[in-house]
Amino acid sequence: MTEKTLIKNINIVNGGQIILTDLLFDKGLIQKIGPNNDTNARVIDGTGKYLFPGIIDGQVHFRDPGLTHKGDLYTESKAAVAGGVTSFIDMPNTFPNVLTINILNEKYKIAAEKSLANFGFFLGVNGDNLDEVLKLDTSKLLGVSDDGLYFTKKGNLLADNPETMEKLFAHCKSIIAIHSEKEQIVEENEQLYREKYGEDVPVEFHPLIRSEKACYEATKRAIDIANKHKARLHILHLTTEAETHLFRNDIPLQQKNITTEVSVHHLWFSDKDYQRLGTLIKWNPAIKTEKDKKGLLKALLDDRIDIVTTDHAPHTLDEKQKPYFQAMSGAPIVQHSLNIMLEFYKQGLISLEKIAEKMCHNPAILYQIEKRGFIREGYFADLTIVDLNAPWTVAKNNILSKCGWSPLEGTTFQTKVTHTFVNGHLVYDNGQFDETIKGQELTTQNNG
Ligand SMILES: O=C1C[C@@H](C(=O)O)NC(=O)N1
Repeated sequence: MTEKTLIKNINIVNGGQIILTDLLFDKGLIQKIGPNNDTNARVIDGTGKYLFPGIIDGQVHFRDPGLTHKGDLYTESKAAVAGGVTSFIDMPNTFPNVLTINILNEKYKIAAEKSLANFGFFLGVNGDNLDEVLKLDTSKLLGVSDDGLYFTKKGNLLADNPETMEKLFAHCKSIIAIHSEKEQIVEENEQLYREKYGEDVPVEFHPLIRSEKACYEATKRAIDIANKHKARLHILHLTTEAETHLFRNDIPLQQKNITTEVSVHHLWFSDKDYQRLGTLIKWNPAIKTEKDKKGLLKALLDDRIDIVTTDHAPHTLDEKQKPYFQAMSGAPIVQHSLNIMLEFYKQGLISLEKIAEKMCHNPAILYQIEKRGFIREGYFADLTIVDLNAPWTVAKNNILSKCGWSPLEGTTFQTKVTHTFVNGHLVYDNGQFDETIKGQELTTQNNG
């Protein structure tokens, strides 16, 4: 049961402003924003705290089904909710890869049983299933993506195959979310470093192997093809300053055909951190230079970058602590994405309003998610309360991702998520969970 709830005296961060007032919700929906003294409601005192729309994370890898030794839809959604995330969109590189509608529907079923947050899934697309995908009514899909499929399907990737891209971009009616690195350039670079160092290439060379050129050329080509066909292209996890100049900020998000995102780790880490953290921060695309990190933040602030995601990608420590070529790429981070962005706020680098725009409003607009992403009467009560003055340190005993480690261990954040409501249900309350009610499938203007 969701309880009628009144949050009193809270700073509501929404729609480009911060307003100190009350908020009442009931039966999962926001009823009233404004001064309120409803005596039948459970009251939560928001004094001194900030209320955000629940975070919508547009890119996660929750590993379910098939890779559940790393994470599953229960454990990773729990970590997400503890971090203030109320909705997520999961990538297709689970096993079996999500290359058919049946497998996609199966994933929705598993999530309905296990996920504490609201969920949506990409249909995977590569050279193998392209014709099948194009037989579907793609306008009804939340999106199609090639992300992560390179782990299993080398040779049939979109990024290596302009003809496949041409055909997809010409006919697909949904968002096409692309992992943008030219594998051919990456493989040539790998060869060069292998000749010099053998199998144990120092991880410091990762950004030179998965290079700026590999990213830039792939992104430029994808944008050119998308423009030619007026396709709806979204470039996932941008990592270079060079690529940011390929995106526009002279039109509103609603009118853009080409959008992009940055993942929190590419804003937080730089190549300076490889020495300290080694393969723990091996991601694809790679963490790049300080200049890139600064350029990404700048592009986020001036709206060339539309949303912030995590690319949450848990692997076990065993899978990570290996020589360069064998160490898995990716790391868990969904629990800490809001903390990271709020740390930038604390450093004076971004406003709270901009954080809400990039983590809540814009993901809802970009994926056309209905009645979420904003604090509005009639919208779902997906809500996150944060205390901006409550320092805590990431440590093994407070990491919720199933893999049990984080590249952020030892990091002290100044801010803490205290409450997370999903569809009006208080799932996370100061370290305690209520797991009795599950999240819902995200509806969009297309499938709703
Ligand atoms: O795009 C991706 C996929 C992810 C994974 O592990 O699934 N790991 C990454 O580093 N990048």
